[in-house]
Amino acid sequence: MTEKALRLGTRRSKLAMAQSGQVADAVSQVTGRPVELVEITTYGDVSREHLAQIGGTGVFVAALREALARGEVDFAVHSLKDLPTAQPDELVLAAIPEREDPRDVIIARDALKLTDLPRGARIGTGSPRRMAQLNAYARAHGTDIETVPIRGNVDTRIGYVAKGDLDAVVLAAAGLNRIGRSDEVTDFLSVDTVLPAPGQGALAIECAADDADLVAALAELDDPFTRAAVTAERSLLAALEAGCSAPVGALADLLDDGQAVKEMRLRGVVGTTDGSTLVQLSTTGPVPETHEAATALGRGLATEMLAQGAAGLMGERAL
Ligand SMILES: NCc1[nH]cc(CCC(=O)O)c1CC(=O)O
Repeated sequence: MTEKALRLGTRRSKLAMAQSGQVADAVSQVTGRPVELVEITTYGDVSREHLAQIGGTGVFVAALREALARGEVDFAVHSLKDLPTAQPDELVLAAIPEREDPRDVIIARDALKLTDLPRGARIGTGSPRRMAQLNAYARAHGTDIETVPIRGNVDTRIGYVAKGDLDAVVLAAAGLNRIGRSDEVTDFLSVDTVLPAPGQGALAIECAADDADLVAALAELDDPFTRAAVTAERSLLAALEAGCSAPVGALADLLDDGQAVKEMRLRGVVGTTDGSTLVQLSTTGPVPETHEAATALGRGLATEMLAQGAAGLMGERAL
């Protein structure tokens, strides 16, 4: 007799379905139980308002968490970069699997790379973080680009380039990989040019904190390094008192001396969306082995960034 299926709450978007499907297979393997997808429609999926005006991607997360709290589903998969930094007591991020490519990419007309984009090129992105860094890049190279706010799912965004409305769009490599469209990328942006969002490329598997058997089973899918890295990145974001739509980039990686991993480096950036001012700093420390150590790494860098005026660059939070 087969065991009762675990219910995985998921959004209906192609990206959400792709990542939920991949996690469902992995969870099924470690638990030996079938996993059934339960589609949850959120206000964010039906609203045509600009995402920032309805409170950012947090709206998607809230609906999944309500379904978890009501016991309608057993677990949910989130894109970590869309997850608010505050963690509800009754829920736990039981697994953070190994992160994939954290970089941002562009998909541009005529296979153009960032360096090829002509003066006045129109680049679609609704992300203040991407705007700030692309505009800073353009200023540093004496060129000039126009960032155009867009929203919609990944297919819609790519469509703006295909239709000729925009010269390029900026997207996350990880999302394109998951929906099988990474072959359309025309340039992978160096993290020295555009630092990704805290947690970008990583997923979080969340369930009720008191569901001990499930918490233990899901832990097998956890990657401790990814967890340490994204914990440091999200701690930086939280300490800057910034949300997921703030112009904040962060990326932690491991430094080795060719023989062994020596340290963790955490890079952070905050800027004005016009790119006129960026505060960019990095710090290194021993590879964090506890949640507290990872959090301290992020908090420490935030303190340095705030000392250099980071708070004043984040501007109006509402848009
Ligand atoms: N903002 C939406 C979003 N949330 C997560 C991803 C996919 C990448 C990831 O999981 O980090 C995307 C698409 C994108 O930014 O291109």
